[in-house]
Order: sequence, then C-alpha cells, then structure tokens
Amino acid sequence: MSTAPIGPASAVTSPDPATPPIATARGLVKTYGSGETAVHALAGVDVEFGRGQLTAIMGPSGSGKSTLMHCMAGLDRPTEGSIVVDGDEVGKMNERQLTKLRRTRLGFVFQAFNLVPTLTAAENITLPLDIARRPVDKAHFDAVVAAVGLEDRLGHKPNELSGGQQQRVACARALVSRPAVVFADEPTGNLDSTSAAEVLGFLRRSVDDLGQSIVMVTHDPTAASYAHRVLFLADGRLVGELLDPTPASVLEMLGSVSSRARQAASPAAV
Ligand SMILES: Nc1ncnc2c1ncn2[C@@H]1O[C@H](COP(=O)(O)OP(=O)(O)OP(=O)(O)O)[C@@H](O)[C@H]1O
Repeated sequence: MSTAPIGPASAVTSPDPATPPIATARGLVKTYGSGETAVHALAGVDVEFGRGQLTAIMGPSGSGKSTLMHCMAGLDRPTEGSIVVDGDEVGKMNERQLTKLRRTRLGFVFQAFNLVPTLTAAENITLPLDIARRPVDKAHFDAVVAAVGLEDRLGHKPNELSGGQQQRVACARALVSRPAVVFADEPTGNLDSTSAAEVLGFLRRSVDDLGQSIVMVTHDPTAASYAHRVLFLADGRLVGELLDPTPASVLEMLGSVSSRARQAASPAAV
C-alpha cells in the first residue's frame, strides 16, 4: 500500500505517468445557487483518472462525489474548468453531442439498477446498443455475460432475478458497448455483502481482464478496496489518495478526512 499525504488538490498526482489518463479535470468548480446561499459543491478540482484502472471516489456526505462524477460524465455542467474524456473536451459539447458521448462512449451503473421491467436480462443488456442502433458484437456479449455469470438467466425479467443478479445485468449493460469509461454511482449500495462482493469482483476483473476503465463513487471502504486507487474529497476539494487500498487503510484515511472536514466547518468546536 502507498499513500499520498492529505494536501491541496494539486497534490493529487497522475495515476500512472506512462499511460495517458482516460479522463481529466482541470480547475473544476461547480457552484449551486448564488450570493450568500451559494453552495460550492466543487471548489477547484484537478484530477486524472487512469486508463485501465478502477478508481474509487470517497468522502463525507456532501463532499462533492456525485457532482464530480456527474460533471465528468456530462450529466451536469461545471461552473468553471475543463473536462477531457477519452480525448475530447466535454465542456465544448452541445446537448446533442453530450447525449452521443454518453450513449456511445460511456457506461453507467447506478445504485438503483434501472433495468426495464418488461425486458429480459439479455434485452436489457443490449438496450443501449439497440437505442444507438449499433450492432451487438456477439462474441463480446458472450464474454461479458460469462464474466458476470448470467448465462442461465438471460431469458429472465428483472423481477425474476435477485438484487445482485439485477446489478450484474446492469454492469453487463454498461460494459457491452465497450465504453471508454464506466461511471458507477454507489453500485453496491442496495446489495447484501455477498452480492456486493460478486459485483465488485466483476467490476475489478473487467478492468484487469478486459482493460475497462471505471470510476466508482462509494461510501463503503470494502467496496473502495477493490479499486486500484482511491481519491478522497472533502468540501469540494481533493484532499488525498490511496494506491492499492485495503478496507483498513481506506477507513483510516476516511476518518482523517472527515475529522479535518468537521474541524474546517466548525473550528471553534475543536
Ligand atoms: N442541484 C443542487 N442544488 C443545490 N445544491 C446541490 C445540488 N446538488 C448538490 N448540491 C450540494 O452540493 C454539495 C455536494 O453534493 P454531492 O451530491 O456532490 O455530494 P456527495 O459527496 O455525493 O454526497 P452524498 O455522499 O451524501 O451522496 C452538497 O452540499 C449538496 O447539498
């Protein structure tokens, strides 16, 4: 395990200097509202997400994790700063281009599995390709389905599947189009620990074996320990990172980050 000291955003380094990152943000600011009621959800974030890596984003509630992910994925626009995903400047895209980016080059996994209840598992998995009118690469479909262990469940509707199986369908759906990057927002938030381990094991293998790049927001130190690298946010800033994390090292860093955030919020109480 290696750790980086908690420091300003600029202290967070490139994941691997030899490999160009799959996504980069520079000077990212997101402010909701204005004047005295303004909320600085992101207060100047510089970050690079590694190509062929699983990166976890952690931090206290309200620290800006979802906002960072939504801005990176073109689901929300930053107030300031630039974002490059897979070589293209996201901030310069119009809505139509953003939709195309999300449909063709990004994959999404959410806490709520967001499957279409009337479609089978197989139909749910190929839905993004069908919507984009892109052909299904049968060999890749089979590889992804085998990797998530759903070969004998493909004809089932979501209500005939367990929560873990439904989330594995959602993961397969995110991966079947070979996206440049998958954004996963609390992918195991609704799962028991056994199902969570299956989904996380699959996400990690899809990086190690299929070369996928994944960015995952999570509150769970065990989930984060599946990542190659964990980034810690507090008050809209990147304040630290861990490489090759363990649940214990993540928990320790999270405690340190959270207590610093509390001290900054109410210095008189310390
Ligand atoms: N649409 C919005 N309008 C106003 N404020 C917002 C909006 N979305 C987020 N915020 C605020 O921005 C800050 C960061 O929110 P964000 O959801 O990114 O945090 P988070 O770290 O993902 O939190 P959690 O772990 O609780 O999901 C919070 O103070 C939140 O209240």
